[in-house]
Amino acid sequence: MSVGDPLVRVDDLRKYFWEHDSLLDRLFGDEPVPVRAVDGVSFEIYEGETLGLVGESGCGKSTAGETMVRLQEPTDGRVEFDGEPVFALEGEALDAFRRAVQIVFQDPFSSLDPRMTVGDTVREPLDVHGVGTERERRDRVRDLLERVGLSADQFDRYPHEFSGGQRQRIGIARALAVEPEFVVLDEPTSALDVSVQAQVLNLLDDLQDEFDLTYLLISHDLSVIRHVCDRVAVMYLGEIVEIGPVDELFGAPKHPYTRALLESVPRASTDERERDRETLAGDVPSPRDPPSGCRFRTRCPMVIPPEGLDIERETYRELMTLRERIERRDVSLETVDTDEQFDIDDGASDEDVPAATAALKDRLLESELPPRHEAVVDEALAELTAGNWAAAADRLRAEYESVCEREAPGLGDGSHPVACHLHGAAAERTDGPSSWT
Ligand SMILES: Nc1ncnc2c1ncn2[C@@H]1O[C@H](COP(=O)(O)OP(=O)(O)OP(=O)(O)O)[C@@H](O)[C@H]1O
Repeated sequence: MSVGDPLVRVDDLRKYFWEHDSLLDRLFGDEPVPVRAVDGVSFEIYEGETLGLVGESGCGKSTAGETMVRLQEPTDGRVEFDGEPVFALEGEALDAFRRAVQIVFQDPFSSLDPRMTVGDTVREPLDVHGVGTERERRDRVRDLLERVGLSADQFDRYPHEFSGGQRQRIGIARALAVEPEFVVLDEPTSALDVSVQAQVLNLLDDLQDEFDLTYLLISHDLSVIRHVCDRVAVMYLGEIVEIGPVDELFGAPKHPYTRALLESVPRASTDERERDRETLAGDVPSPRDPPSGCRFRTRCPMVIPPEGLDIERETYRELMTLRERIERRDVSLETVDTDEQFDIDDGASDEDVPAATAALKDRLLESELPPRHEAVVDEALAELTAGNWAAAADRLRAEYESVCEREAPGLGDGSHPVACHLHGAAAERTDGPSSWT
């Protein structure tokens, strides 16, 4: 639900890290390869709304949030706050931005200084920005402590005297001290007991109404997002793959990644629990070397076969995974021949190739292949048993290359855009999302 004009506009934002180059890279003088933590994200946040940013650990949510509010230097892109370009702000305009925009961090245990009283902690931003007289600041802090559900009498206590939930309330009071318009909430309840999480979320909801706040809520927890957000942006490997109103996104997710995330949430009802789940195969690839085309295609159960290829979706997924493993050289040839019938370590001899190929196929593929595909796979695996990794991958690529690896799908426009070829031009010649069950 958009409830006004965009307060925040993020346009093609990028943040790369070069810090963790390996010692080997440096020894061999290799070009440093950056971690592409945020790799071209665009979205808007409207006045008064809560936008959720969700995705697995490491997909770039925190980096996106911190870069937007200038806690990290951007690599590229543009952010506007209230129509002003954030990365160009200086002097008084930058001070005003630093008041208008606040961040609440996940861990209420490490984000508070243990040597400062609660009152001083909440008052510090008022001191930094020179807000009001000494007396006014003290009164404001006492008032804030009450508003977040603590007591003004707790002004002189220290953080260790409070529970996790209370500490997060202190963190929230501190963020609100300078009357911000926009607050980034970075996993605000992840470190808290489940019983306390709802209280803190309700508090944030009440404060949003009371102080006319706009929120970006970063969370890996879909139930938190569903409870609190108006719209949701789903991130995968540094990119946004889908954005939409919360009810639409949960009710009719478009991206296979969003669907998989939703499938992984434990369900209360037995009927739903018994439903077939699409499980997410494989690990998240490295953000230093993300897959070409659609970044989710290495794990996507819906990866699109070439036109006219008569093959089951699951079988196609298996063949793509096989090729990816061959490309990564992630197949252990030595363990194929457990009965030591042939020597494959340095490439099988001509007479051993058929037996070694059969043994490999047995181990690497579960599906029965139609004859035409069996022939292709046999050729590829024969190359592999002979130690010709590149030729094996090339044979499979020639037959099975997907549009998902050739072309990066754009996010598109509208109220519920999605970056997936199943919803783009390629959808016209596939069975498309309408066939999903
Ligand atoms: N200072 C840094 N130097 C190098 N790499 C970094 C740095 N900060 C983050 N990264 C990397 O950037 C990627 C995105 O990290 P980020 O913390 O933004 O993800 P996230 O989605 O917020 O995950 P989490 O919920 O686990 O914090 C990760 O691969 C992470 O290892």
